[in-house]
Amino acid sequence: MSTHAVPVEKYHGTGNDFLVVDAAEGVGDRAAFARAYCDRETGISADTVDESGSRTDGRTDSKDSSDDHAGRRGADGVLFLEIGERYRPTRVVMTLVQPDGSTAAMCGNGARVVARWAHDRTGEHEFMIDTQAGTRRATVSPDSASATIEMGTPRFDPAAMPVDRDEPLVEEEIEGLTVTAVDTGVPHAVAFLEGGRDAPDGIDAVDIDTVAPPVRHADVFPQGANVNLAAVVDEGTVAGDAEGDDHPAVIDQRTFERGVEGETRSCGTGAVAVVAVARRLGLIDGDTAVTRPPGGELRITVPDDDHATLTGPVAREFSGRVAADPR
Ligand SMILES: N[C@@H](CCC[C@H](N)C(=O)O)C(=O)O
Repeated sequence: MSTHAVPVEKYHGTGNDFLVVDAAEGVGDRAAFARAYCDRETGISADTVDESGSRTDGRTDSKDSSDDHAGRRGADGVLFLEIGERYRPTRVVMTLVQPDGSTAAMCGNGARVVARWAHDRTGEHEFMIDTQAGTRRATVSPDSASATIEMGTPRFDPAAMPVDRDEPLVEEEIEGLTVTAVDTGVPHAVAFLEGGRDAPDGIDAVDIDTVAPPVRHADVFPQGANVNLAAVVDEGTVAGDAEGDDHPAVIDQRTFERGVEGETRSCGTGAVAVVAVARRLGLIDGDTAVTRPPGGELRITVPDDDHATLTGPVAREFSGRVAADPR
């Protein structure tokens, strides 16, 4: 059993929170590490880490007291990162291990956190992030408070997700929800409902912990699916519309995540999935939308002939040291 301590940092993107560990630190059993430290009851918090884990870049933590998300115990996953500073732009190999010990091929908010972490280390603003779903370009804003990630092209092809069908699964009743399936690096099922967050019977009135698990585990999704509930609040207007008040669509979003096995405050691949499905179903105008998960706002573009993008806030919470082997 390994008894050494490893430096760990905590970040979040719109409340989707992650522990960040340098892959070189040699955590042997990554699944056990994630299960232990991500636990919302007994996992890591700023009060439980050994604060002697000072930063490697000599900067100090900037705790933002206006940050509603900082201070939660546990996390939505552990990002094990390997930084390659000899490349231009700097490359980071990202592996996300989730609270149930599984590994996810892609994570939109996680990749935005990776960009901010790499910025905090290097001072640079452009990065290439190597994920199991492909290499993605990322940009950190000049004030470092926001990050944008290229998200590839959403795929409805049943082999991509995968879906146990010969044709794309579009607006089909699966376990009580009318869903459309799309791959945005990881598999998503999207159900559009009537009424946003402010509507009395809107998406916040749904018991997601009851309705989502049967869809998440449905036989039609051999690798499972993340389950998104969404509602168009404003379909947006694009250049040339008679009203002359161009603005992006606004969509309220909730996501039940595979691997977390619960609702998260935000999901980046889910946000791209929601906008891609909204476009496919003709629910919004234009290729840009703001989604509003419980943790804040994300801006998504899903052009017809280019990769999707995901932009939103990122923040650093704390750092410390924890045992490499939590048992
Ligand atoms: N929260 C992530 C998605 C992480 C992966 C997902 N739980 C899965 O297993 O497919 C995001 O921001 O995209």
